[in-house]
Amino acid sequence: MGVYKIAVLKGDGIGPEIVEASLLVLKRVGEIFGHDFVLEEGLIGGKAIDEKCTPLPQETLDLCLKADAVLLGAVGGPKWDNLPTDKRPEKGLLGIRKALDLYANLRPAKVYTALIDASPLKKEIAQGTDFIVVRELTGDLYYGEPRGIFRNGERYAINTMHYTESQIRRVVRKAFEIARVRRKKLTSVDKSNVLEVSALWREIVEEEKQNFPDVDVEHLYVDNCAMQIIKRPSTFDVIVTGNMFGDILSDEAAVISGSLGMLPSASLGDKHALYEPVHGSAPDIAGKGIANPIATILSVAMMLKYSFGLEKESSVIEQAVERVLQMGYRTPDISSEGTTVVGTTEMAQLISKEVEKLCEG
Ligand SMILES: NC(=O)C1=CN([C@@H]2O[C@H](COP(=O)(O)OP(=O)(O)OC[C@H]3O[C@@H](n4cnc5c(N)ncnc54)[C@H](O)[C@@H]3O)[C@@H](O)[C@H]2O)C=CC1
Ligand SMILES: CC(C)CC(=O)C(=O)O
Ligand SMILES: [Mg+2]
Repeated sequence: MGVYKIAVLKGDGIGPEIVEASLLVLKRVGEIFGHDFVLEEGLIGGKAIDEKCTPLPQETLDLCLKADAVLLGAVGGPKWDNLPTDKRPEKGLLGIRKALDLYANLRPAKVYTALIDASPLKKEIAQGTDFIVVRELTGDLYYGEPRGIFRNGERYAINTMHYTESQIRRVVRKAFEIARVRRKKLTSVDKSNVLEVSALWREIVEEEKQNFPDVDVEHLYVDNCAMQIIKRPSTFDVIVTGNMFGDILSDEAAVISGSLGMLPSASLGDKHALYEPVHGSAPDIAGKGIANPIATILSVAMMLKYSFGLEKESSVIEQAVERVLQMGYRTPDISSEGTTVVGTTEMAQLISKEVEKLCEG
């Protein structure tokens, strides 16, 4: 039994729908196991721009700094697409990642047996896929200076790929530690045939390898890795890479599992942690009650495990998700012939019910 303070940032688009669905499951877990999950909401993204004229209000930041963990939906949408980059909803998310120093973004990609037909890959290629992308989250092109659009006769634009040695080393170490307790295989992804930042990245991976002699290391260029993930997904264990390559590769990995709506994530720092689905605010389906809440529900499971050390509670949620899929329930993004299509809330209710049954039995 414990008391845990969670900052809840629902955000934009499908954000509120999927977060509310995930909270149904969290509350049920709290009731069953006798935990007190104290939820406090904050504004972020487009909604915060509309109400507070900034994508990351100071009160939201304060709330997150005080919380034991943060649960986030997604930010962004067409309403704010014409704002300059530094005023957009996405800036709120980048701001909070930086302010909480969340340097390791864990994005597990797994193919559930029940969902094998939802994968666009052939069954024999997709089956057995179970890897985790460890994406650096506080540096790279997303934060590097100088940046901007300028004019000198014609318009030109600059973004800067920037990493310090310590930024690379801490995330690489984290990836080695994760690999060590999994299948002991680490793939480091870079573009060191072209970029100095990547050359430094590779050098540091080679140095850190000496401290983890039990882990096998492979280096792949990002273009090749994008191909290998589709060709031989089940051979990967832990993939470590920078902010932008990780962003792109994890969306690619999601599709192997059947849908972007399936992939959870944990963003970990030394003092704080934030949990959010890998996907965005999906404006094309927002407000329809059909978004897949599983990525967010599994993000809650990651929160219970990584932030609160509640391994049993976390595993019960994962098992409940698996069972509901085995029973044939699907949101539209993962549906196929012979399955029962349900909405966002119904999917969360079904998962809550399975949590209950697993705890009775
Ligand atoms: N972490 C975040 O808050 C992120 C925010 N974004 C923002 O989200 C907005 C939309 O971006 P997109 O490029 O369209 O990416 P997106 O991830 O929102 O959607 C891509 C596609 O996947 C589908 N999809 C995503 N999540 C789903 C779910 N849970 N269930 C069923 N289908 C789902 C969408 O309907 C869409 O067809 C943009 O403003 C973007 O900047 C994008 C990525 C991450
Ligand atoms: C700032 C976000 C929109 C970047 C993103 O796509 C992600 O973190 O997955
Ligand atoms: Mg992304």
